[in-house]
Amino acid sequence: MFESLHIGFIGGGNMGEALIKGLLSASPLLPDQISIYDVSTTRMKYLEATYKIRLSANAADLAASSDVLILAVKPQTMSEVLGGIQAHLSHRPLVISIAAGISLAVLSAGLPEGTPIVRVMPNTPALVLQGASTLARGTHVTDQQMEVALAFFQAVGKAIEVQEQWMDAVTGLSGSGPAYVLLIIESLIDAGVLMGLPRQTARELTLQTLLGTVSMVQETAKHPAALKDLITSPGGTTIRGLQVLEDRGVRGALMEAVEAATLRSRELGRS
Ligand SMILES: NC(=O)C1=CN([C@@H]2O[C@H](COP(=O)(O)OP(=O)(O)OC[C@H]3O[C@@H](n4cnc5c(N)ncnc54)[C@H](O)[C@@H]3O)[C@@H](O)[C@H]2O)C=CC1
Ligand SMILES: O=C(O)[C@@H]1CCC=N1
Repeated sequence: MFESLHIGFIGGGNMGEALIKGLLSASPLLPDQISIYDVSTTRMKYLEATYKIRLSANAADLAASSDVLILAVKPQTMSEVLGGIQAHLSHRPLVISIAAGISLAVLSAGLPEGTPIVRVMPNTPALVLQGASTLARGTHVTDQQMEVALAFFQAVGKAIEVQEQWMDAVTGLSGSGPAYVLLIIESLIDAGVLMGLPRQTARELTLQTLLGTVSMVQETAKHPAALKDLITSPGGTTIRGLQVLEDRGVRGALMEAVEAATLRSRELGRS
């Protein structure tokens, strides 16, 4: 499916690099099928040296020579990027935007009529082929182009098609989610250290506890609360720990975090 396709990345920052690394390690794409343009020459040199991908002199040349163009710049930079490529898309490449908040309507208003556009919300675990991505399909995208887009993101983890109206909530949950989980991981490791464990031991135990718990939820398909009950003996240790988390409002804080990130995604789409 990827044979002879030329993939262009505009923007090779954290998320662009995660996708490039994931795609090169898990899909049949070869480094010389991927080109990049980034305003930062330091960044371009780093990506060329690390992944042996091609460099483009500017966004317009990259747009003109790509079959699939991935826009991986910040939402605040998107209108400038669209302005720079719109005259170079007469060959109708598939355009994929991963920018938080930027709607298909805004993207199509900035690109030539009839451009096939897919809006995607990936996340950084794509770097290790464990990404979670959702894709929303624009009007002019053919079934075959949608298959290519899905195959791209399935190569680096789970990828599902959703209606565009869910994209801001997805951004708040799985787009930003790795940061919440990392904060929890960091805190648990520090908690182990606070109780006197060597840092490396605390790290290993924390990571295996998270991995094991995720597998348990996936494999048993039981409600998380039912599994939580199995760990919580009457008058035991776990209920004391849970009492503190409930007192401190951790459940509500996580809900508010996802809500705040979702609202910010909507806000970015309006600015
Ligand atoms: N970092 C994350 O976890 C995720 C990010 N996203 C989205 O991905 C996009 C990129 O985010 P990050 O990679 O985190 O940001 P970043 O700041 O790490 O990367 C953006 C890159 O774009 C380059 N750039 C800036 N202006 C440019 C221009 N005019 N032309 C070409 N390159 C330009 C910058 O030099 C930088 O390397 C954003 O829209 C974000 O909403 C989506 C999902 C997750
Ligand atoms: O913080 C951000 O805006 C991006 C979007 C999703 C994850 N990071």
